[in-house]
Amino acid sequence: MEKITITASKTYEVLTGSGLLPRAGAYIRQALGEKVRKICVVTDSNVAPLYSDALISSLEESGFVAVKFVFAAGEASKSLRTLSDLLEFLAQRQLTRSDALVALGGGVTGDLTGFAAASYLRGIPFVQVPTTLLAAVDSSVGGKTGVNLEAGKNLAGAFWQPSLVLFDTDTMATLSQDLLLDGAAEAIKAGAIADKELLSYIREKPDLKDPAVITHLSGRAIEIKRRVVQEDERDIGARQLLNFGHTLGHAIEKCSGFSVSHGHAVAIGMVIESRAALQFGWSREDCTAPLSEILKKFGFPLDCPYSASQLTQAALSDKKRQGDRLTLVIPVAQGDCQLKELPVSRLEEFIKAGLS
Ligand SMILES: NC(=O)c1ccc[n+]([C@@H]2O[C@H](COP(=O)([O-])OP(=O)(O)OC[C@H]3O[C@@H](n4cnc5c(N)ncnc54)[C@H](O)[C@@H]3O)[C@@H](O)[C@H]2O)c1
Ligand SMILES: O=C(O)C(=O)C[C@@H](O)[C@H](O)[C@H](O)COP(=O)(O)O
Ligand SMILES: [Zn+2]
Repeated sequence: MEKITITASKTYEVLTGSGLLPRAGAYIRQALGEKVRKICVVTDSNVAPLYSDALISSLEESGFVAVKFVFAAGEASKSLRTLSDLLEFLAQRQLTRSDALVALGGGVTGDLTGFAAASYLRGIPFVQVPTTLLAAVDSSVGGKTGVNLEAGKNLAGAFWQPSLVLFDTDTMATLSQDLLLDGAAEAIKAGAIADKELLSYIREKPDLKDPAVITHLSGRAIEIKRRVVQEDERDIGARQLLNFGHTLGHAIEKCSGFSVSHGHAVAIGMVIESRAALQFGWSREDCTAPLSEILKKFGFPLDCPYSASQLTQAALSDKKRQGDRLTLVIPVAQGDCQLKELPVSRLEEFIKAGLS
């Protein structure tokens, strides 16, 4: 088992290994302490039949009373409506301040559960049990929680760190190739912003189904996230680097009515943002070309069916915007990105350059 310790507003461990789910109760008991009695396992309709029985049995063996909240799988459920249903469920089941939530699933489950944990009774503990590669390499760590609004992605939320992240690599066995690619996109992003060696490793197109590859990718990506989050938990500086490809990625998700997944949208977003940066003279060919090559090698569809004007409208709600200025993440060398400000009035021109 591998262990990474994250220290932000809370210190917690990320445990990674095979066979952890059936032993989750003991690890969760250790992280939460003896006081916690009831746990609500939050999971979606695809993950529930696969993994919730094993988790709940293990929680019960460790003396917890477990209840389960299941919502319809998919990005559309990352909404105020599901949040409201979940909060009402917690109240009906009489969870108290000495109880906790466990997010069993991908990034949608983790973001939704984390936000419920941050707001229920003004804050109770929660644990992340990621079951997608994307959640394992990115969303389960760092404490960004939230839901989407009609106006766009993640527009309501809170910073609320988990008490433990427990990643059982065996759960990756049931992921489709597209879901593995979603995770690969965020790992490539991590490499692009801060880890040239990780990028070189991914360039060799390692087998995403191989548990050793999964362990390596999540270990490196989480290590990058650990450093960034420890420096800037609240996303006012360096943490914004983790948003490479997301200004356009989130816009593409929104324009597609969420039919394009987060990971696939971020892949297209990284290409558009890199190309635009190159056209603006802020990046270099020897930095942007290898990134596109890696994404093509994995078979990501990289064409964007939306116009610069549609994408600009959608991107105006980006959280890196402050008034009439937007901070962009620009690749400046392989494994290195920098933040650069752009007046919002030039955003469409920037996006047009990236689409050409
Ligand atoms: N908080 C953060 O830092 C952060 C970081 C990155 C992404 N995100 C968010 O995460 C979300 C995307 O996460 P995601 O790609 O995991 O989406 P997701 O949670 O919707 O999971 C994708 C699909 O995989 C299914 N699934 C999950 N685990 C499975 C398994 N082991 N076997 C088979 N199917 C399984 C789910 O039911 C779902 O249909 C987006 O909303 C994105 O904004 C948040
Ligand atoms: O943890 C972060 O910080 C990130 O930006 C990670 C991103 O991969 C993730 O998609 C995040 O949810 C985007 O955050 P947002 O602030 O743009 O909503
Ligand atoms: Zn992301």
